Amino acid sequence: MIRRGGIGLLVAFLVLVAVGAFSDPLGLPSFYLILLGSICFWIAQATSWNILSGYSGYFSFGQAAYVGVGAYTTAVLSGRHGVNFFLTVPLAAVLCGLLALGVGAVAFRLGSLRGEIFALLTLAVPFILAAFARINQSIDGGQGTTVPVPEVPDAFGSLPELQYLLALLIAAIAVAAAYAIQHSRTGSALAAIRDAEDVAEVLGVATFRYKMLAMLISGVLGGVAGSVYALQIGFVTVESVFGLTIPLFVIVMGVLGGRTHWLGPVIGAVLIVTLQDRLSSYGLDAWNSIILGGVLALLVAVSPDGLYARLRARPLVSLGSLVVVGGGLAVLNVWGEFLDWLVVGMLVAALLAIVLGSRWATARLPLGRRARTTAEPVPAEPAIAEPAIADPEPAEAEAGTPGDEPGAVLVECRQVARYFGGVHALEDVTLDIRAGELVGLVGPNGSGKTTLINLLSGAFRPTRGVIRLDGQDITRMAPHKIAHVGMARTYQIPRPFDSMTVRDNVAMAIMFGREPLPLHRARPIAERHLATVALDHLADAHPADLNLHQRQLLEMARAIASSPKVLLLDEALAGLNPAEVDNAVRVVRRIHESGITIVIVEHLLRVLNQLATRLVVLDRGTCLADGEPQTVLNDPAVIRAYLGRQAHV
Ligand SMILES: Nc1ncnc2c1ncn2[C@@H]1O[C@H](COP(=O)(O)OP(=O)(O)OP(=O)(O)O)[C@@H](O)[C@H]1O
Repeated sequence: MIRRGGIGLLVAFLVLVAVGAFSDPLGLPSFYLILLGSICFWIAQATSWNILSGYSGYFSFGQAAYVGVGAYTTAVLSGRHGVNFFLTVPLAAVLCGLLALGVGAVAFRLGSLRGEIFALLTLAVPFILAAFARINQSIDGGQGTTVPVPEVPDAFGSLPELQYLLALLIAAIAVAAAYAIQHSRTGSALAAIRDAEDVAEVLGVATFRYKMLAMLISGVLGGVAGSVYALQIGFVTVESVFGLTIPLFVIVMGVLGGRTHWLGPVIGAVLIVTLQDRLSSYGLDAWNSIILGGVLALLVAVSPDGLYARLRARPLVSLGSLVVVGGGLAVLNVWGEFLDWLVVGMLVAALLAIVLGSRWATARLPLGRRARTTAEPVPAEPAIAEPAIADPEPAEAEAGTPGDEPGAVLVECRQVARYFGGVHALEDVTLDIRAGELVGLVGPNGSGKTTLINLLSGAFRPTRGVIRLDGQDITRMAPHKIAHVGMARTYQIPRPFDSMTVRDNVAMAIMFGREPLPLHRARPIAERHLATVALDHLADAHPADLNLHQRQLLEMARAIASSPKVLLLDEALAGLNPAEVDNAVRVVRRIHESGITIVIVEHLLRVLNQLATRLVVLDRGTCLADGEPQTVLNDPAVIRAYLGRQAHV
């Protein structure tokens, strides 16, 4: 199915091709083609940056590396070795792809770098490459290289036309790629990585693979655009392609326009390049950075989600103000020319959309359709809908694993130990969990319960020992593979994907679970899982709109949606009031009855008395007791070590 955005993209591309192809008959000054070519270059670069940094949240300062390698590949090969320009473009793509994979392998495999450390690593790459270009005479020794004018094919008419159409083509490819990724499984994976990477991995997302894919696409697009840029500027120097301007501009454009949508960098690039051009035309180059920085600071402060979200929430107001202000200035013709009117119109439209979308305005003005902000309450039924726990329907992605023989060993821990430096969090834990059990895992604070959950789900690896799930050795398996074998978990402090709706949080688990489905098929099944935990009435809400109990229930719905054999619940009832605890107990029991084996870490003994078929007590990292709940609770060793008088509840 072709979406509206895709059709709009195609129409815009064809119109812009026509503008280039008929620029002479249209009498379009060549200045406009150059400006459009520049906008296209920045759209391609900002979009390339956004596919990695916006979609996955890995903030890169290294975009100049791709621009530089792409531009120098073309400049050196065509300028010094006479290689046809059109052959240098794919070579630039290959080199930049390899560079991106190399940086990705170092960052993601060797170091698992994130945040500012990842940003610093990416910042170092263009510095190294720039220094290499300066000292290496076979590149240009820092002197700069002229890019010869290639033979312009007849169809293109003139060089400016060729430059513009090439820049347009790479911008269109970049935007189409960003569009396709955003609407694909890869886009969902990258969004989950951005929101909570380790949770995504535990849900079955092969995070390393998706990050490398984003790196590769970003690098190839950046390199090809750099190669075309070399032809645009005609003379490539280290400063012009490896400088800090490139990463700063793409970041400004991406953040300003909006990082989570394919259109964000396009909006940012159009606004910034035209604004910059106008400032230059009025001799305000010196003010360029000050004004751009000021506009960015203001817009980011009042609209951190970027302009796209605000414009989309107010399409008519935005378009109307652009037409009225821009058109009004044109009709009055008291000042400036077309581009001035356009820029003023765009700025007014942007500011209006931001002001109208602000909390202040939405609270005070009767504005009709409002932008959704996380501060707005979602109309919600009471959190505890007592009898509303729906029957889990057998579906394509089943909630249980009825095929597992009741009583068969599902999880085997053999002499498992985990040390953190000198802290022996777990020591020689040997444990079997059988299909159909609901095992309560208890013990004093620091006894190793969460560590055991982390080992079973693959978040940590044991220092020693073996763990098997359904007969498969998962001791050193990646968490997403363990999820595919059949392990799911929840977190003591809920860790939802904040940018997704409640429904899509659950759908993610189905998309990347044991029986993967595309998003449109996962969504209806997600709603059934939400009904299982009585949260279906909040399917369209965002996690920020939920209370703690609802967020805990969302964790459970998401975990069962991955069709696990074993569900690990880490203090899923912590912080709840008594009524909420009772509701959560019913939900857990319901999940258990659907055929899922459960291990629950819990401090509330009355809950475990109601729920557990068996209790395992940890004390200082070792297994102190294991058996039927009443027997364990009355074990003198357990009472001494942990339970005290409470054991007699
Ligand atoms: N990532 C870590 N780095 C260092 N030490 C850790 C780490 N995780 C756990 N520990 C230590 O391992 C021991 C067991 O911690 P763990 O969180 O597993 O206990 P717990 O039984 O879950 O406690 P609680 O009931 O308070 O959650 C503690 O001494 C803790 O400080």
